[in-house]
Amino acid sequence: MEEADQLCLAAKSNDFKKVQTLITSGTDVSHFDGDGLTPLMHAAKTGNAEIISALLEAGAPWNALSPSNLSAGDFAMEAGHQEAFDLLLKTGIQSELILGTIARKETKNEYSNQEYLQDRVTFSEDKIMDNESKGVMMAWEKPLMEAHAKAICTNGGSILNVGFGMGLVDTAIQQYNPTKHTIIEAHPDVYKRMIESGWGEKENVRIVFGRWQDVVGELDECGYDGIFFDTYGEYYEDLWEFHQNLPKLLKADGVYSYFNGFCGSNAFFHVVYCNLVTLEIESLGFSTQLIPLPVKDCLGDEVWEGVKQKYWQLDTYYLPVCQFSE
Ligand SMILES: C[S@@+](CC[C@H](N)C(=O)[O-])C[C@H]1O[C@@H](n2cnc3c(N)ncnc32)[C@H](O)[C@@H]1O
Repeated sequence: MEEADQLCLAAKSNDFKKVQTLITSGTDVSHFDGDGLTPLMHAAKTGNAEIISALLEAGAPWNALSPSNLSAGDFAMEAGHQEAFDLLLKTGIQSELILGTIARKETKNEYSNQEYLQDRVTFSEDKIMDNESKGVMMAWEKPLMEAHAKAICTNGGSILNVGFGMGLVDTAIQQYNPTKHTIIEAHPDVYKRMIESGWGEKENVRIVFGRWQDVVGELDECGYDGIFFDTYGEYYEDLWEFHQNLPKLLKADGVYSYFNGFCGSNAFFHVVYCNLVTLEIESLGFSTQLIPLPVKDCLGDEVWEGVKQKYWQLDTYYLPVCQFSE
């Protein structure tokens, strides 16, 4: 048997000494065995924290995926191995924090969703799709958007929403009669549709057409009582950049929330990102509460008919409620 397969077997059978010997002799720690599993996945299944630490220290990839798209963290989570899970989570967060810092240092010539904003989108009753048939916004999210609106409208007052999409969150925000309701939207087709459907004529609504990055300076200097952020085709880095504006955009007792859709097809990666955003937002002076909402019932297979990517496959959605820390 090849050494790398022996390493998988040693991890599977809790043989720490053998794992150590094989690591010391330079065995490939990122090897996939005949079942498509890495030594780290085997260790996560058995929950052996000592072996997991040794493998991680030797450079085993925490984010490798099995043939059924599960990572070591998913295996630890499924089996309820808390210590193993915590170790993998810590590694995932650290590694993504480092990657994020590197990405922020790189100079970008263009922005993340330039192509999306220049291409046409198509509208139907239950979704908006981009020109690659990916769902920009889908009606199954309506209960989530209503819950976000409820959270950010807790104090009434002046509300800001970034990204109109199907107008689900904005329709829900209107139910709370905000004194002012500002909406930023960057896609020309979506903007046109907003105007055609009368959003520009609502007394308390101000529409700001453009990318939030370009128009953030035109916003209300007094700040907002509630803010929601949900764009499309942008990355974690863009959300991070938006968050840098929060301290000046949100009133002292205001409530901020964002669409928490990072890594919506993998439960463990999603937990990593929930923690990452919470940590980074904490460094800006905010505390975050994640409210679990079951979504399994809104998501039958028929929802995804004709849509290229199932961007959400998890049973629970964690709605973030962020406020300035006391
Ligand atoms: C997922 S949809 C928002 C859905 C919305 N929350 C709802 O309830 O229907 C994302 C929207 O953000 C817009 N968008 C994408 N990038 C943007 C940016 N940089 N600034 C402003 N809007 C942007 C997209 O055109 C799209 O309409």
